[in-house]
Amino acid sequence: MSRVPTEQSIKEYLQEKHVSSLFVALLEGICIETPDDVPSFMVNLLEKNFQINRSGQQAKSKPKPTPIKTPAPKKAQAAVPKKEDSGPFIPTFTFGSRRDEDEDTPQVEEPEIYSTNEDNQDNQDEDEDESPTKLGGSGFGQDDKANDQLLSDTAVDLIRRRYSVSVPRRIGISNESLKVDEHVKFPVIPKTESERVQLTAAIDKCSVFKHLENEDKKVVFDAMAEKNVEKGDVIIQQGDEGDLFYVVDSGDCDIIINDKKVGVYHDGDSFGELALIYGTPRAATIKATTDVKLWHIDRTTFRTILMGQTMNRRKLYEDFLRNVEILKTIDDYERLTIADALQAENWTDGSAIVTQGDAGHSFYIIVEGEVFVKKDGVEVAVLKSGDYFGEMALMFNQPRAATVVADGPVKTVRLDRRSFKLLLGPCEDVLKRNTSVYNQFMSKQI
Ligand SMILES: Nc1ncnc2c1ncn2[C@@H]1O[C@@H]2COP(=O)(O)O[C@H]2[C@H]1O
Repeated sequence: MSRVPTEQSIKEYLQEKHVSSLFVALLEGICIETPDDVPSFMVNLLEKNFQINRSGQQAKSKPKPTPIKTPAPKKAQAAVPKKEDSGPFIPTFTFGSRRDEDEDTPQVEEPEIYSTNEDNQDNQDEDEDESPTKLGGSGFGQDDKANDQLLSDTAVDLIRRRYSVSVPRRIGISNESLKVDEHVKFPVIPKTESERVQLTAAIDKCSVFKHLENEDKKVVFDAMAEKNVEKGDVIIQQGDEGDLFYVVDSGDCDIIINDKKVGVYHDGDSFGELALIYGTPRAATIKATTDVKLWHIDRTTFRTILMGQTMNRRKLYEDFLRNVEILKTIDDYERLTIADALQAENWTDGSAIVTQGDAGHSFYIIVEGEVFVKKDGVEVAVLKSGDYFGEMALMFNQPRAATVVADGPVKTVRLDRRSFKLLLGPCEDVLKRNTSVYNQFMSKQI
């Protein structure tokens, strides 16, 4: 005869099996993906977790709530070499929500990630009418209604406070608990009016802050402290322990790995996140090559406010970006920083994403769906997942050379002009080569 479980034994069992983590992952995934078929979505998510456990990779480890809907890769997944699990750039985390903002292109209304503009409208309408009676349309009983209400409140709260939940520790992530103590005090560094103006401008330039909610932005703003360094100063030394995350306000720095310069940072760039996320020694040396003005953020604020969204975005786009042909030449780290800057958008059938003759502000990569390209009213190309467009206007400072129209529902991610220039610099040759192929093709057509 089985024994009746006691409250204590149930608690222990649930803890041991990490059941609440699984529910949190399910709930987060559902809220962000808003799948039509919720049960199948849940089954998929659970199956993924079971696979991980069955493969033995994470034997005895806590369940890994894997993001579910990774954008469709252009080529077969198997063709892409998988990264080592132990490396420092493995983003393993659950979803979080955010609202995209991009002041550079105010003409485009930014939806939340992966929800259509129409969906947004629908959601808003629902939000405005929170009457519990609205929840009863599916024939559930009173308790179910109450549970649904409770669940949706919990979900909303969960999403709002994204990382205030305790998240299971996983390989590669620092042991430090991510649970936010309600009483945690974020630093408030006093700032003069002119510092506030400068910091606001610096934050506006930096892609990692673009996706923050206003209240989170404020916490980060208050916690940021100014630091000025002189030309030649080492800001971060490879191999050191790290406690601060930096944003470049003005000036230039070299990125040096094993005595070799691998890149540069300018205004609006940020660095130093890896040591804070993974608890690893600093992966690179960052050295000022001019006088540099920086803002830095302490570990607690970074981990509480910025880490989750950074890892989520990197995870969300990791596989997709690795399969985008144009990005094949850049290294893993550069690809991840592109994820930081991507803005997700959804388009309904027939929307003109860019219009011939308009000024160009953004570069686009198609995540899902197809678009057709029309020049002077004539269809000249069809592009699909993993293909890109919008680079010519940015590279050559010219008006849009063609109109790109969604053929059915389309999901894109875009980079604004600044991020495009900074992050796709290494791909510029390939982009130019492709453009000249395109031009040759066009000249033959006309
Ligand atoms: N190729 C790279 N590999 C690792 N870190 C890099 C690279 N390029 C820039 N960095 C940044 O250099 C920082 C050094 O400190 P962290 O290791 O904390 O975080 C690192 C990244 O922010």
